[in-house]
Amino acid sequence: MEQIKIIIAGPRGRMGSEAVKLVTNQDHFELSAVVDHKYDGMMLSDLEGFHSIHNVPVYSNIETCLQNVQADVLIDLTTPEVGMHHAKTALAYNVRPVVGTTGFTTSDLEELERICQERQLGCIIAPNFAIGAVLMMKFSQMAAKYFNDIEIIELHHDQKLDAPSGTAVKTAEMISAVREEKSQGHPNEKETIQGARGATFNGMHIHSVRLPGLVAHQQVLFGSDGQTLTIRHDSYHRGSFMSGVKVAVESVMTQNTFVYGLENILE
Ligand SMILES: NC(=O)c1ccc[n+]([C@@H]2O[C@H](COP(=O)([O-])OP(=O)(O)OC[C@H]3O[C@@H](n4cnc5c(N)ncnc54)[C@H](O)[C@@H]3O)[C@@H](O)[C@H]2O)c1
Ligand SMILES: O=C(O)C1=N[C@H](C(=O)O)CCC1
Repeated sequence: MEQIKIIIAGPRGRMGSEAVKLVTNQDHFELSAVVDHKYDGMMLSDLEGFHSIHNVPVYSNIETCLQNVQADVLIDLTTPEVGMHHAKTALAYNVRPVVGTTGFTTSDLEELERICQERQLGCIIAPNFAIGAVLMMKFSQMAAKYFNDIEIIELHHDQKLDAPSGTAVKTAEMISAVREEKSQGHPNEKETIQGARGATFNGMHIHSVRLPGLVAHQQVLFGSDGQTLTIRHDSYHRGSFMSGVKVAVESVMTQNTFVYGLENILE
């Protein structure tokens, strides 16, 4: 298999550190550099937890990194503002982004799609890399053809910055593509405590739970006359996302378009 040269942004994070392990454990992947907002000019092996990973420079500026390092793919696992800047800069240097960072707006996604079109370059934005989560979204879309009253409950660790989660937004978007438009609940319902009914997306409700001890979980509840259906996925540790990161990196090398969601590249 062809060697793929990779830059990881956010290597010291919960996801980034798993991605460093993934990339350095694959024979056909090469970790060319990392981008971290600290430790510019150092080597990754100087940083706590990475002493055995040699010859990987640390850059604090994505542009300097892309000017100095030859790479095929940028994996971004940072924050939405940083991730957007990184993805745009990577595309400007003909490097294909694989972005797991969540919290992008619709206009961010449209902008990236336009740049990919102009440059004829692949970019994968995956709100959830766990294969089980992708299936949960697809099964929910299937179920939504038969049940159009739906509540999404997403549950994550309490260090998560964005709410609702990228997965919940993507699930609601996929359901909206097939669900007959409906405003749910009683037409006269009133919240006596603001937020009690969660966020509203095309008439569906999304509830975000944040607790220490959780990793990433979501259940989609469907209701109909005399019956309910619940579809649930749980990620218990971040290793659950890594097979999806691997597939995305391999796939983006053959893509010349913008891809939003891993379901679009899984066979
Ligand atoms: N797509 C998925 O399957 C998936 C799974 C888990 C998390 N996520 C998303 O990935 C992102 C990261 O999650 P996390 O739990 O690893 O967060 P984290 O806070 O543990 O890690 C983020 C890292 O980004 C780094 N960072 C911040 N600014 C930076 C900059 N300017 N340059 C380089 N690095 C910078 C921070 O130092 C930190 O190490 C979040 O948006 C989260 O929602 C996605
Ligand atoms: O831990 C996180 O943060 C996660 N974010 C993604 C989301 O927002 O959907 C995927 C699951 C984990």
